Amino acid sequence: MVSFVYRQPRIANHSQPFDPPLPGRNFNATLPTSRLFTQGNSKISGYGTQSSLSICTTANRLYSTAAAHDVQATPEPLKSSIELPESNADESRVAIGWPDGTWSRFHHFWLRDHCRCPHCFHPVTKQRMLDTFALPPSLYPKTVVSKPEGLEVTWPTSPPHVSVYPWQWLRHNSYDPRTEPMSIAGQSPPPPIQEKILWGSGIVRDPPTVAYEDVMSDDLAVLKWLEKIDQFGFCFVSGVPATTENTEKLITRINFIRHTQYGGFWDFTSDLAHGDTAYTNLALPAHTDNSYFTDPCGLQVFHLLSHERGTGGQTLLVDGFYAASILKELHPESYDLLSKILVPTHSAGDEDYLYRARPLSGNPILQHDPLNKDLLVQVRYANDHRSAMRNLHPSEVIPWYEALRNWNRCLTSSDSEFWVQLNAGTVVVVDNHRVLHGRSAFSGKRRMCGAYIGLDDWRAKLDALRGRFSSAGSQIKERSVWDVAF
Ligand SMILES: C[N+](C)(C)CCCC[C@H](N)C(=O)O
Ligand SMILES: O=C(O)CCC(=O)C(=O)O
Repeated sequence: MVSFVYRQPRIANHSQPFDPPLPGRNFNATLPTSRLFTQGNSKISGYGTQSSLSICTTANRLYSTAAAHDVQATPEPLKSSIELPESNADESRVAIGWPDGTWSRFHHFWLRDHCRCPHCFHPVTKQRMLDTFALPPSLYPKTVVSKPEGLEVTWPTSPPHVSVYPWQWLRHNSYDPRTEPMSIAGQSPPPPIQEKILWGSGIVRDPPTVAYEDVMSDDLAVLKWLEKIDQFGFCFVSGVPATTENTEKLITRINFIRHTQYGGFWDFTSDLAHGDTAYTNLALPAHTDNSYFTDPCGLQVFHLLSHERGTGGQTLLVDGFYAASILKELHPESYDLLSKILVPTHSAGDEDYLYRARPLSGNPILQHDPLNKDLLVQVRYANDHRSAMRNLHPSEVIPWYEALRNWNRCLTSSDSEFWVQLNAGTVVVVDNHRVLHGRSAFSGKRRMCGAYIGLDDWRAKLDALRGRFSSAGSQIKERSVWDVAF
């Protein structure tokens, strides 16, 4: 646990160059961690996720570009009480003194490489045009000036090359040290972090739901739909006409459908049309799909069109992040084992294919962010697609199976399981990297349709819509080259 050392904001005085802060300065931040709060008989915990919006179009609109002047020149009178960050340079880095008293340091080469003027960064394709490798490794700035619109750096080329880095972009991309969002020089930070809401069986009282007619006609409604999926890991869509055509049209409001060996849009029943138990009337325990693909699908969509002359076939949803948080609390050693032991997987029911996830050595059931190793980012689990566990160390066999039993207990507890009877007209969209699904056995003729959407394909849509709509819902016309999302 660390906490910010906060100093009273100072009016920046540009007349005196500032020495970058001494190394080892006491930087600390109280970072949000997971929170457990209860709602009725189920515990819900939330934890922060990162979301970001384009912000520098705001900066460009708010400020005209001040006349360039040398860092030693008499400072211009501040345009208002909004103070500017301090800036200074030494032989290898530029130091930025933020209004909250903290400092960031950026290497000269890093700054030059990240120039996004129209010559260095294509204004339409958002691709780097600059030849990074033509830059002299030891380049350094001629002048460094704090301007209302951002940090202005003039490079000693002929003619001089001028780069202007918006303050919010620098703050967001500060790597020495990494920083927390804050308002700077009139520029607002990216929107507050949207918490993921972990849920148990209590979600039955108020499951996330959107209306078909809204999402079919309004992109802002699609944004709200995808935000709910991002927040809860699933979302119902009510009022969907019970046809394959309307279901497919609904799905493509998010993005194109991902084709697999099962086809694109699927309309399936218990006829073993494919060599998989989904095409039977057997019960399916909680699992995520495509565990045998190197890249499991991002979303899975189900619409139960009909079920005649039979019973059963209820749908099971389990929040894998919630179940993992319980496992971590009750059996931390099991959580650690499932986070590191590699599980090889296969789909071998169709003679024409043999699918095995890469690397062939396997993937962990609980996958974490490589930078923030406490952040669970994916649950990849289908016990019936698990191949021979050929990579276990002999000493791991017993503890690993114990860990798997503990995991199964968390998944199958009455506190975790959300059973729902789907009906024609209600679609469910599931984040296949977080929420597990299953079904009870059934009899009779049952017809289910739906599709997969790729992880990058639904996330790309969500990020695009987040960038297009401000938090107040108004439309932002164009994506800035300074969007903090990339
Ligand atoms: C019918 N539908 C195409 C949705 C699924 C096909 C089989 C899913 C497989 N058991 C898995 O775990 O991925
Ligand atoms: O038939 C169902 O309700 C779900 C089948 C299933 O789990 C799947 O297709 O992945």
